Amino acid sequence: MTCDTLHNLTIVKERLAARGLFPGTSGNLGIRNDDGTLYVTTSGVDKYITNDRSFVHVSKEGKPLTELKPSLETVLHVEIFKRTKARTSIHIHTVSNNVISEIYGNQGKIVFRNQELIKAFGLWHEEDVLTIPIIDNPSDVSHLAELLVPHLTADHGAVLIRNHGINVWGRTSTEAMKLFEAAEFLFDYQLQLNAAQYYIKGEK
Ligand SMILES: CSCCC(=O)C(=O)COP(=O)(O)O
Ligand SMILES: [Zn+2]
Repeated sequence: MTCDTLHNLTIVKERLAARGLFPGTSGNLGIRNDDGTLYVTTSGVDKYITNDRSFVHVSKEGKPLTELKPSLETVLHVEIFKRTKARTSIHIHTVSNNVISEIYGNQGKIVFRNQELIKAFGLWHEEDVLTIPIIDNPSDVSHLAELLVPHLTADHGAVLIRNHGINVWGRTSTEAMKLFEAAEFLFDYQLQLNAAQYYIKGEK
């Protein structure tokens, strides 16, 4: 039901908005309907308010079905929904995800192990490792989508775009939110750990 999907996407948007996660109109969201069409957030609008111009109904290829302008990054949501069974896709810019993407960008990934919250990604064993890929941020969004596609290998996941933001996707809105929150926790943890280790080293 498309009104259920719109309702779910509105809840996700309002939860993110309540935490101030759409700075400078950044960020966008997508959800897939049963018929393959999507709702995505409108491009360039204030995402802290919700009204009848907040979401755009687009075709499965990302073409607008109304007069509203869909997110400039709609193609990323389109590729995620085309290649996985995900139903919800979240793209958010935070300072932490940007700093992590710059520090680890040359390695092309950030790896977490021995951290409880990797369980949010379904990694329950002591030896499990969470790898979040980091891709470049070309200004041409079609090129950006080409860089994202090789990482769309599971129905839930996360990818960092260097000095830009994170894309997470999940089979449900709840799952996508869980992955987003867990990833941001891990980024904050890593940054604080790096700072503490640097400080301790300097003391010696
Ligand atoms: C002002 S943020 C630059 C564009 C961007 O990265 C973004 O996430 C928001 O773009 P949209 O077209 O979805 O508003
Ligand atoms: Zn963005």
